[in-house]
Amino acid sequence: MHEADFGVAGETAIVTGASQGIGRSIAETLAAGGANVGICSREMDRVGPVADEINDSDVDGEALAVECNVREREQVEAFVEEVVEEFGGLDIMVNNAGGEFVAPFEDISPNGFDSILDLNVMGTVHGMQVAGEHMREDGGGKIVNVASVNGQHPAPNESHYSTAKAGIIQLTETVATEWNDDGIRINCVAPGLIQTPGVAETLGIDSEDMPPRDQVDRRIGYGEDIADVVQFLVSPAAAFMTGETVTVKGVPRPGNSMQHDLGLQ
Ligand SMILES: CCCCCCCCCCC/C=C/C(=O)SCCNC(=O)CCNC(=O)[C@H](O)C(C)(C)COP(=O)(O)OP(=O)(O)OC[C@H]1O[C@@H](n2cnc3c(N)ncnc32)[C@H](O)[C@@H]1OP(=O)(O)O
Ligand SMILES: NC(=O)C1=CN([C@@H]2O[C@H](COP(=O)(O)OP(=O)(O)OC[C@H]3O[C@@H](n4cnc5c(N)ncnc54)[C@H](OP(=O)(O)O)[C@@H]3O)[C@@H](O)[C@H]2O)C=CC1
Repeated sequence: MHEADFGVAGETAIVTGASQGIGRSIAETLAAGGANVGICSREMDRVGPVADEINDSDVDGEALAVECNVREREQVEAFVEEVVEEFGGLDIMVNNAGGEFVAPFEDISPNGFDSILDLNVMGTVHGMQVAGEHMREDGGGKIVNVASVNGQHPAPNESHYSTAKAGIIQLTETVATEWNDDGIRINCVAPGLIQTPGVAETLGIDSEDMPPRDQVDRRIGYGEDIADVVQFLVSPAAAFMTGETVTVKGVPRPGNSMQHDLGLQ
């Protein structure tokens, strides 16, 4: 009888941008599944307590916090190296760090557009290339990139961010075709609207009254909705998946009606 294997116990994972929000949920979920997690953000004061909380809990996985700006290649190299030394290898890389500001296309300066491309696309490129080097030497691994529904469907005032996230989807598909012989599976998750501190700050959406997770017809998701899909993608259960983008957004809505409901257009 076949039993599905969603396990990550004993693996080493890195999650970028894990001081809060989706990245924090992914790190906590993988650690609860028994993986050791290296986590980063731009400020140790913010990411350190997340590692402390994991290490003080009764989950099997351990956490190591490192200050790292994913826009800086040398910092990503040092971060990955530290995690490999601490835990003895690298099996899973989750490129989650990302962000945006909301503005009409005509009001975005070249530097503004570039900052969003740099954070989202180049941050992911650095993570993939640096982790990929270790994974190739060690005979394989799993990479998950965090895109967005904005990389799949148009939405006003998101031109820079949508361009960046569409780029991450293409990057995932393309590199998956190049690295399959190295035993590296690369997939992508495209979240819809998820309740996080970043969304509260950027979009002003802060739902106090979240509907239960077993209700699919929600306007907003939990970080755990994304974390669970990430764990599936890096588990043996997804051994026959690479180059895919899994959208996690609740009930499909025609056009941009979800954004309309949310007052974003
Ligand atoms: C079927 C479809 C249905 C869709 C329905 C679902 C919709 C889902 C939508 C969810 C979208 C969520 C996206 C998220 O990513 S959530 C997480 C968001 N959190 C954050 O983004 C954090 C907050 N943002 C920031 O910290 C910064 O903006 C950022 C990190 C992104 C950039 O930082 P950086 O340090 O690079 O930026 P600078 O301050 O140095 O500025 C650089 C240039 O950018 C210009 N800029 C900055 N802000 C703005 C703005 N608001 N408007 C215009 N321009 C801006 C800034 O002026 C600089 O340019 P110049 O040097 O030329 O002045
Ligand atoms: N929430 C949503 O509705 C959606 C989010 N997404 C994507 O999911 C990912 C996470 O979003 P969310 O949790 O909402 O975001 P938050 O803004 O809540 O959290 C972002 C995290 O990334 C870290 N971070 C930001 N910039 C950098 C950087 N340059 N280097 C390292 N770490 C960084 C932040 O840490 P610190 O500030 O401490 O450095 C923080 O831990 C992003 O890629 C986002 O685009 C996609 C679709 C929808």
